[in-house]
Amino acid sequence: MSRALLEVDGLTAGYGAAPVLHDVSLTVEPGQIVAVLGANGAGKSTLLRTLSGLLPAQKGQITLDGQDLRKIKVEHLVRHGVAHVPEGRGVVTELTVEENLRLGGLWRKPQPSLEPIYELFPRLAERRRHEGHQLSGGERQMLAIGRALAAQPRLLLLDEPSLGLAPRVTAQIMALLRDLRDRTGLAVLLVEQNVRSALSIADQGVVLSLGRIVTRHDAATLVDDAELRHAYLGF
Ligand SMILES: Nc1ncnc2c1ncn2[C@@H]1O[C@H](COP(=O)(O)OP(=O)(O)OP(=O)(O)O)[C@@H](O)[C@H]1O
Repeated sequence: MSRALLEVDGLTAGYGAAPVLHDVSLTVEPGQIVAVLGANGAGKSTLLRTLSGLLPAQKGQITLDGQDLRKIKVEHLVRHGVAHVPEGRGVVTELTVEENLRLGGLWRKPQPSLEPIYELFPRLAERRRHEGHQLSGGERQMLAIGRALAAQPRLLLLDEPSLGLAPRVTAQIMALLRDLRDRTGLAVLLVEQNVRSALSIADQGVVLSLGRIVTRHDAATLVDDAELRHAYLGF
């Protein structure tokens, strides 16, 4: 087994005195997609927010390639290879597609070419001069992912990419993530309500319940084992 890219050990975090996440431990290896599953309010988005430095960890360790992420300022995390696409996407609607994409690679000198992103998302290439508010839901999701990829991350933290999207668009985004993992070794921590879709591309699945990891398995095992599915995924 290769060395983990992301190691989370004993993580406790939340919004006030009472934690939402309790003693969460998980690993993501280079080129691995790990799906974080669980009911509404289980703490999935809170986990991503804590890993991306938006929320402080109360306890525990977070390391990326052995480096302590808790010591790195949130605005510098992207330089260390972590990109977060939050739920709701965070596209700047007054800026064009191209300007949004440039924001992703802003800190890199020289500025990276956007052509690889346009090759991945031909739809964004066609709409490069359109402003964010003129895009469909699926195009905005592609733009949010494209902007994160423009930062050339090693780890993508992706929150609910299927939210509000037609099944066909969701399937396209999932296929794209799988392809990126296979071609570039990108690691992805994927929060997704659409369990079937997430497990169709994930290597591993972890299930959160009330802020604790209650089970973790290979994605194929979670899909194939009816008892596990009934117990933890409700289908
Ligand atoms: N900004 C906030 N301030 C205080 N509590 C919050 C905040 N955001 C979330 N919470 C609480 O933290 C808990 C976990 O929420 P979180 O959004 O992480 O769950 P989730 O698993 O991502 O759910 P969903 O699938 O509904 O997005 C919930 O009880 C929620 O009410």
